[in-house]
Parts: sequence; structure tokens; C-alpha cells
Amino acid sequence: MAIEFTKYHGLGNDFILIDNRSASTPVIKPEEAVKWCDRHFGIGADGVIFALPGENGADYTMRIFNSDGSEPEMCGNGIRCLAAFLTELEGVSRTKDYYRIHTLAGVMTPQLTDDGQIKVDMGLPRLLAQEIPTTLAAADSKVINQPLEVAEKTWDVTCVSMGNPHCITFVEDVAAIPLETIGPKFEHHPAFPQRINTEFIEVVNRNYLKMRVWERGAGITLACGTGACAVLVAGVLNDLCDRTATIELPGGLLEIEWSEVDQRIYMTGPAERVFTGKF
Ligand SMILES: N[C@@H](CCC[C@H](N)C(=O)O)C(=O)O
Repeated sequence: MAIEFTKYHGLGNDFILIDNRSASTPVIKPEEAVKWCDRHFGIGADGVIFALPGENGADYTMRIFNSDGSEPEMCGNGIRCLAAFLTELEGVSRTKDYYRIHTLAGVMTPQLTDDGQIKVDMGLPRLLAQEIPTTLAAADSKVINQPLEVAEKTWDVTCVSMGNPHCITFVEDVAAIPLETIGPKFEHHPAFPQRINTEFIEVVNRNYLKMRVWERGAGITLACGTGACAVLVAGVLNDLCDRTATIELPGGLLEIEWSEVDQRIYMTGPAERVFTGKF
């Protein structure tokens, strides 16, 4: 049976979106998602996202499979793409400009802004070692600027969960990082029992950071929304940036704010439709 899909991207972090609103389980299995995501033999994407019926009072549920078939808790660029996709699916019958989306990391709220961007309430960052999870510190301690041995080198890392796990390292020159070889070593390091997303950051100034990312289950991507949020939190915790900053990724810019009012993280960026098809 052919399944309809729409391809979207958020700053080059690309996803296959499936209208799954009539069933509460994804219409394709993780191993099929691997084939769909293949850039040579499939459609090509960093992940597959399903728009499912809402749970626990939410408007919709988002589930996502990474390109390796694993299921992450959250996806920042993906939830902006989902909001744009839902707008398209609902068409003229839409009555509000925001959605409450149930995810494995809790309820997230994307809102359409006047300039065509999407601002997402990404919830509270989680900092305890048991919440990442990581064995780098005692369960109820934070991992801020702590040494980690990877590839015979000591890296000072800060760990933040945005529902999914992130390990952040501040470096002098982000372009000089051999992401393709070092990324997998971080991802599969024994200190991270559920694997890890890894971000390398160059601080340009207190409101502008450059980032490159190796994603758990997807490898090098052009952008990572949850990663950009985690990076801002890590920057504040290390006193390297302010609570509002632009994060420059290979695919473009994200605006991130860690609100002093409610301590929640807000991410603003684009989501663009690429094409539709049947597979
Ligand atoms: N690219 C995403 C994150 C997708 C999930 C990640 N690979 C994981 O396994 O946690 C984003 O924009 O946040």
C-alpha cells in the first residue's frame, strides 16, 4: 500500500511527515523508517515524524523515528515542521495559532508568529545526571564543565536534557572539530547509557554562538533544535552567554531564550515544506 507523505525541513534538518491522525500507532515500523530515510535508496531524511491523535488533553501527539530507527523523546526542528504540517492539514478550519503537542518529553507548544516563523515553548531544561542520563556525576548532581575522556583527549563537557540527552563542549574553533570521527565516540561512550547528542560550540559573543552537532541516531545534521536549546542553557551555566542568544548552525539561525520569568526555554525558527509524494 502506498503511503502519502510530505517532506519538510527546519534549517536543513529534514523530516518525512505522515498524517497519522486516524490511528494511535505509527503506520510504518522503525525498520521501514530506516529505508525511507536512506538518501540513496529511499526518500532521504534525518527522521520520520507522525502526526497522531492527541493524548492527555493535547491537540496532537508527535512521535519520531531517527534515521537509524531509534525513537527519541523530542525533536525541536521536527516539532516546528509538525506545526507547519498541521496548519496545512487543517487548512481554513483552523481556529487558533498554537498547538499543544504531546511528546515523550511532555507537552510542547508551538505557536505561529506573524513573520511566518514558529516559536516553541520547549519546557524546562533538566540538569541532573539521572535525568540526562549519564554516569559522569552522582544521580542528583549536575554535570557542568566536567572532564570526559574521548579519543585519548580530555573534553570539558556540560550535560543538559531537553527531554532528549545532550553533551556540550565549548571549543576555540568549531570548524576544526573532526565531527565524523569524534561524534560516534561521544554517542556510544559508556558514560551515556541511552547514547547522547553531541554539540561543539564556539562563542562569538554573549549573544551569538556557532554550533556543530552529531545527533544520536542520525549522525551529522545541519541543525538540531533541542541541541540549540541545550547549548544556550550550557552557555548560561558556564557564564559564557546571556539568556537570549542566536545560535548559528550549518543550516541557519535559531533564536533561543531561557526565560527568567518561568525558567522555560523558547525556540524560534523556520519550517519549510519541500514536496509531497507517495511511497
Ligand atoms: N534534530 C532534532 C533532534 C532529533 C532527535 C535526536 N536525534 C535524538 O535522538 O535525541 C532536533 O531538532 O531537536
